[in-house]
Amino acid sequence: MSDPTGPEGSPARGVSRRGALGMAALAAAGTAVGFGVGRGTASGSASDDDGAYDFDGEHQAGITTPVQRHLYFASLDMTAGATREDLISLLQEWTDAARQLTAGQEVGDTGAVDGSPLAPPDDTGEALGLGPHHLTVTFGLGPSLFTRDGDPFGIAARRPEALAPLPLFAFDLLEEPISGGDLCIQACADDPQVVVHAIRNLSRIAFGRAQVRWTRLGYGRTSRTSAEQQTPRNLFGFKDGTANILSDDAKALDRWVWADDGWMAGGSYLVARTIQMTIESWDRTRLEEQELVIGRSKGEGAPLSGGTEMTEPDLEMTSSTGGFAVPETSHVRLAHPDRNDGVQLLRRGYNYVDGNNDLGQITAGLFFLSFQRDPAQFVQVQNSLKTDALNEYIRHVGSALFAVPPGVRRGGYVGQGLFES
Ligand SMILES: C=CC1=C(C)c2cc3[nH]c(cc4nc(cc5[nH]c(cc1n2)c(C)c5CCC(=O)O)C(CCC(=O)O)=C4C)c(C)c3C=C
Ligand SMILES: [Fe+2]
Repeated sequence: MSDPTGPEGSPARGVSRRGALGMAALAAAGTAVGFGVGRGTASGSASDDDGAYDFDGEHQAGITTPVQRHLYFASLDMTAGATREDLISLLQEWTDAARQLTAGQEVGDTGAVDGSPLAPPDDTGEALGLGPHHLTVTFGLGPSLFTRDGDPFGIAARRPEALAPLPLFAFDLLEEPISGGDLCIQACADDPQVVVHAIRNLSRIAFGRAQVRWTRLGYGRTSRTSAEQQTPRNLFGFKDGTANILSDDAKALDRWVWADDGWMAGGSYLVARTIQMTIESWDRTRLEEQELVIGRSKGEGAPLSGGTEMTEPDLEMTSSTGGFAVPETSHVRLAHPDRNDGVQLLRRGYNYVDGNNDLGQITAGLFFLSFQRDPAQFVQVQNSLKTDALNEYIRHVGSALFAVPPGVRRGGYVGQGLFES
């Protein structure tokens, strides 16, 4: 199963090759072992952080999976001259490696230290001793993969209609080097070293066939996909993810998240937007103004129409000072399904910090990620945000769209349906 909250039960546990040997030895010695020890965990004891999700399943993991604490995201381009065979073999090798990584195993046949001393190790080694930490690895295919001159991958005719470049939106200040890409890998886990290790090893496998175009390191989640998860806060200090689609809402997932057409059936479309936040001007803004911009209270996260965090905003309620209690230009009002023909998104973004500029201002923001059955859903909401008061404090600098194929059956590889008629 790919999704721990899906119908197929609870999370699997990671077992490394060495862990498996260790378990066999313990079992032979009559010791009960109820969990995997992951990447040779030194103590052999398992904490909650050792939990693992299977890579194989109906849907790829990392969409409805409870949002982990850390993210490392990579966008890659196929190298000039790469062929259909290169693309297929890359997806096959990525699948094998992702199965190992998510199980807490070392990558390759000989891992980090068991290979020939005369050759570079299969695995880079920095995650030795760490458990899987709920790692998920989610792969996507960008529109440019299908529109390459000469169709070197033989897939132009298989491009889903929905996989067209996003339009340019009002206030977009997109930077080419941190936008687009032929392929993407989203690695999420509860340990930062585990996500970096995953992307590093998968990029290494791609060598000669694809190279990294841009990456984004997210250090803290800004959404929740499970009712059990506390709502986190974004860098403006507000609770983010309150009104998200949750993993137990099968009806909403079928209506708004899972694609149902052709080889993409059971997959989804991923929008990735790097949104810089002008932290310094926000921090000089009065609390009252901050709340009017968002449309919710900063402490509780309740809509300005009243109630508690989980109370639905009353968009008709007027305030004593005139106008709506949840203001006309507030973010929550404009993004609300009632203002968008009922459209919903599954948001799965992360906070990021990336150095500072010459004025000493922090380069930080929201790496906005949303999954939807059709990118038109994102387009609809983003167009509504044209009059968002939040626009004064944010700048969209990166943008990408990817088709995220359905989950992988045992023995198969990610994206396999694309190459079969
Ligand atoms: C196009 C989609 C969206 C972008 C881009 C976006 C950017 C963005 N959002 C926040 C902060 C908050 N967003 C909140 C709610 C919310 N945002 C979107 C969509 C986009 N946000 C939706 C669909 C919703 C839910 C609306 C609803 O149904 O009520 C909230 C409130 C808490 C919550 O429900 O999550 C906050 C806070 C920032 C800072 C930002 C860009 C940097
Ligand atoms: Fe938002």
